[in-house]
Amino acid sequence: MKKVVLVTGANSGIGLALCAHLLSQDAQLQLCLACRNMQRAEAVRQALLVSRPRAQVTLLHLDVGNMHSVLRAAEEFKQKCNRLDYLYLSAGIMPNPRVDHKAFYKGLFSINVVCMFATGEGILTQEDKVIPIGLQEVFATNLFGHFLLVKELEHLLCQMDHNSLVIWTSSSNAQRSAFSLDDIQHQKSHEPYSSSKYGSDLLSLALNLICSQGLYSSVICPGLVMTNLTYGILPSFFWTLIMPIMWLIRIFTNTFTLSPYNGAEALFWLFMQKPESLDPMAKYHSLTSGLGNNYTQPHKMDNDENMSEALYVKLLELEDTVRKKLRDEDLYIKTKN
Ligand SMILES: NC(=O)C1=CN([C@@H]2O[C@H](COP(=O)(O)OP(=O)(O)OC[C@H]3O[C@@H](n4cnc5c(N)ncnc54)[C@H](OP(=O)(O)O)[C@@H]3O)[C@@H](O)[C@H]2O)C=CC1
Ligand SMILES: CC(C)=CCC[C@@H](C)[C@H]1CC[C@H]2C3=C(CC[C@]12C)[C@@]1(C)CCC(=O)C[C@@H]1CC3
Repeated sequence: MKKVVLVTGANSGIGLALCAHLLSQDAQLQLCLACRNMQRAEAVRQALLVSRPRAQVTLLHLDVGNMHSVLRAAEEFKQKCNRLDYLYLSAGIMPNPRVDHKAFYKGLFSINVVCMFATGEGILTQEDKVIPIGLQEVFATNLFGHFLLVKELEHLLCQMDHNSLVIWTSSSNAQRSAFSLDDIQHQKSHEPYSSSKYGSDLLSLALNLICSQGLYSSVICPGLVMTNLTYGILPSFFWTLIMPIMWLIRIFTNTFTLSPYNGAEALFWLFMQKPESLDPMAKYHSLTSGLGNNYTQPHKMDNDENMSEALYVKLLELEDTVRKKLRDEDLYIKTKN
């Protein structure tokens, strides 16, 4: 049976590297690239087909930060495909990132220096905004849009005859301290990225606890990877300049995976595993040794079942509110026309 794989954020960085890797491994695969920019997605599809001309690669228009788009994309996917084995949730944003230079220099001379380089903890903030539906943009894109997509595709994911796996691209920057159940959208502070990634860790655990038969969920951390996202933090010339330092840092922390191919290691490793053999409490890390060897290692996540179930309940409540808003909007547009 051909495996069906859906990847969000497939047109660049880690998502794209994963797609190329998957196709090189399994030519029988049915791969669906879910992207918001169809022109770029088509260019990527053509590029992937150059090395695998017979591969089955389709496109799905999906803006994961737009809930209308999520519902439409899920409907379109369900019409096209009657199964889904792997759902890779790789789309993500970190808008207006700022490095706290004072905290960075302080961290350089502290005992937590390795942790600072591995997680970016305490030195990175972002400026978030509210999108038209009334949600915080980072929360909507990195967490809620993906949650809604999983809910919409639940019937395809929960099958009796085979297991399927939802895979969240989380981060080492996912910190419990940045997340609050009273402020799941992170309206009140300046680490919405960290909060949304911690939320995805919790949600993955909740999916394993709550969801029906056949559906499994896992979380990965790609390490620090040079992509459009990181080039948004510091200018690309700066990253190029400090590249030798980064190679050096790799000797002390194997989390500096640096290339999208290395960063996608854990995503690909999960594709090779049986979903039921995975640990729901683990985050699977892509790691690269000082000598450049890639491997995947599970690390226990800093979360608990009660918190993850509480987040799940809050997301269900928000889902109701959002669906009602979308219905009202549709009604308004219909009566206007
Ligand atoms: N780079 C790093 O060091 C790390 C990255 N990550 C995570 O890895 C994932 C991939 O990021 P990375 O490859 O680094 O960065 P990129 O910016 O290269 O990739 C992000 C992808 O997400 C897509 N995307 C963003 N917003 C939306 C949206 N609203 N709807 C649909 N697609 C969207 C982008 O599409 P488009 O091209 O249209 O913008 C792009 O394909 C993210 O979730 C990120 O948080 C985690 C840890 C470290
Ligand atoms: C010498 C040198 C490498 C300087 C760069 C300092 C910081 C800008 C980086 C140190 C650790 C990095 C990091 C991230 C961004 C850039 C740093 C803070 C991430 C937060 C990027 C997105 C993620 O999801 C996790 C990364 C962890 C490490």
